[in-house]
Amino acid sequence: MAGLTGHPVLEIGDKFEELQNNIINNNKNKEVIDKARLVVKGEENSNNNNNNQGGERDMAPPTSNSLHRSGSRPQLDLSKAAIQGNSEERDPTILLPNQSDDISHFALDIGGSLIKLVYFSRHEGQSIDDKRKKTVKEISNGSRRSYPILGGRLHFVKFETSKLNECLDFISSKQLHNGRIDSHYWNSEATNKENAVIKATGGGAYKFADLFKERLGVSIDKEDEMDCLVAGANFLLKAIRHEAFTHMEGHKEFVQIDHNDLFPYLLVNVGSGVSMIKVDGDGKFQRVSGTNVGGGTYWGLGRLLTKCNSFDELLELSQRGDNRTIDMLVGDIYGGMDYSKIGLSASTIASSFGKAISDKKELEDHRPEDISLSLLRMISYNIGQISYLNALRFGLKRIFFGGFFIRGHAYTMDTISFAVHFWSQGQAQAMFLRHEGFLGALGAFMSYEKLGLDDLMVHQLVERFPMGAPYTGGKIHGPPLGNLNEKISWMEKFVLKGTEITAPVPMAPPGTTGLGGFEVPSSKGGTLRSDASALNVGVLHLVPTLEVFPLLANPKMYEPNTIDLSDHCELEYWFTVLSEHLPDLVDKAVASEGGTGDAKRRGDAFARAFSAHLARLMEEPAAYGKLGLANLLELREECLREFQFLDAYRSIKQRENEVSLAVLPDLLMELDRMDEVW
Ligand SMILES: Nc1ncnc2c1ncn2[C@@H]1O[C@H](COP(=O)(O)OP(=O)(O)O)[C@@H](O)[C@H]1O
Ligand SMILES: CC(C)(COP(=O)(O)O)[C@@H](O)C(=O)NCCC(=O)O
Repeated sequence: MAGLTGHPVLEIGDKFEELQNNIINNNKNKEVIDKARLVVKGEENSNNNNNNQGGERDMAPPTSNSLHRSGSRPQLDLSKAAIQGNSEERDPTILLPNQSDDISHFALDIGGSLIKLVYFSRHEGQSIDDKRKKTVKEISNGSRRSYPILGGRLHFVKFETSKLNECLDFISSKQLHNGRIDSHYWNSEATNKENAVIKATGGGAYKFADLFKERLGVSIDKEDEMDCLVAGANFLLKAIRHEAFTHMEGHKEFVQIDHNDLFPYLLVNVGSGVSMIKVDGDGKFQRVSGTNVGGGTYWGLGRLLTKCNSFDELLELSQRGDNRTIDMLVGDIYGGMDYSKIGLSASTIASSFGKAISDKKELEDHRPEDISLSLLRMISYNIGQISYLNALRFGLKRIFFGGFFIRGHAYTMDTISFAVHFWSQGQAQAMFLRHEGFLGALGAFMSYEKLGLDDLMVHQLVERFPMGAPYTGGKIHGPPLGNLNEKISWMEKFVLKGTEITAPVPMAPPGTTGLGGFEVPSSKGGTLRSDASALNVGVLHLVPTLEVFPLLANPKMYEPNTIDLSDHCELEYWFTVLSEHLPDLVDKAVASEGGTGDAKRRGDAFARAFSAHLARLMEEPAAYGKLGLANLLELREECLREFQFLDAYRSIKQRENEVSLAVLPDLLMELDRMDEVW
């Protein structure tokens, strides 16, 4: 933290009001605070020029909104980032000494079906006072300067486009458009929204621009959808460890991407419609194809044919479907025989929905389950096949699939993978992205000029799952669970609901019969995890200071998890250990907080939250990405922190320290008495 200590300082917390008064009452003083950018200038009345030298850094007029404004773009400056205070501390504060902007970004991708929102927040649980205290002070060229401390999180949320109002309410409730998360304590009277500009992509950025202005008073800065998709995909593939995975015959395997060997690849975004983009580098791409048979087709046609009320209901129906009742198979045409000469087994689908004609049945004679499955397979297979043909056109071996049609759904991914594998004869590979639907929104988010996010390395982003993640029906949007008490009551409420907590996920592998023939997908429970909780993405914590051990031979490929829980025996073993140890840990955590009634209540809530995570991961070990023992232990710590247990072992440490201190004098005397022997 060079240059951060030992200088006279200007305490923003203490001096803020004083400075403000100076501005209002004594403009001669030339102290100008750019509230939005939190830069203190012209201190000590020494310099009145405007050239960004000496004591004057920036003469932007005071403004009360920290969102992106024309001419004053916020930036996340990660240079010289360091841990504040004791680096031994768990979850230490990150200082961004060169960061002078107060950041509160959010960006939107407003698509034909869904709105995707990505927003940045500072670390929770810091009180306003804490934040004021935690400023970094520096003297440079004789001027004193204070910086706010950043370190924060990226959150991912989605809404149906038809329910745009929910999205607007969410933005309002979190005051994202006022930059409240980060700047309300500086700008409590923030009112000037006139120039506030937010980044958005997707067709809705055009279609709903007026509505945003009307409802939130913000203008939309429109970013190109393809640019954003590519920027989002490149960022994820480079910065997130184990973002991509393959999914074949029910088996999910995470892929570690070599940054030096990422390009070229084919990006297929399966949203309402489908775009296929050949990506050659950062900002270097070409949209080479597309198809209008995409996610919107499945949901739209499926709704008409089955009368389903939601996308999830339709997907859930497919779990119980049997497409052989409606699809015409090769065997139906060839009297039960394979057509082996051209490589088709009897169970290969010769014609999707073909039997709907030959059987001369009416719509009501078909089971909605079978219709849904047949439709899902038809569309997924078609997308896989067209994608491969485009990969072939350009000699691409890797195809990454994004977009919310995928929905982390095993059967959809297996079908796409099968099509790619089958038609390429194993030469091309289909891969999926955990943040599947958020590519565009992330790209828009990163288009705020130079956030510095693209410079982050794999190990500098840590993904964490909040306590609500394992719960079916747990709302991840809506009014935020602001305080601890709300969190605890929320836990208690869900415990009352009992069985709903661990609703099964549709991850059972579909049976395949080789050459293109799919049997009925077997499903463990028939319930699809609710859309709200099934995002399968956590909150990304930006920890820009994390550095890997410098002596590692290949830091980029370093895998800190030495115990891989994709091995089922390891998984069972560690789950048993952690579950059995839980009551003891709760006792210790409660004792560490004085054993009060409040601590007990928090302890119960922690135990419930962590048990729910364990249950969720037992059902689907890869639900939160690649799982190693270190992740599981970190998850447990995160749960403890969520219920404000900062160190469960505190009382033990205290006891041991006291005992050690009691014997220390004797020990020292004993040492003193000893003869020096060299
Ligand atoms: N809750 C949902 N409501 C509607 N569609 C959904 C939902 N979840 C997944 N989908 C699927 O995702 C598709 C939209 O994907 P997305 O990537 O968001 O595209 P778009 O940008 O066109 O909205 C829908 O057409 C549908 O197939
Ligand atoms: C027009 C779109 C880019 C809009 O994106 P979306 O909202 O579907 O994600 C997309 O629907 C698309 O690429 N449709 C396919 C059009 C075609 O190439 O035939």
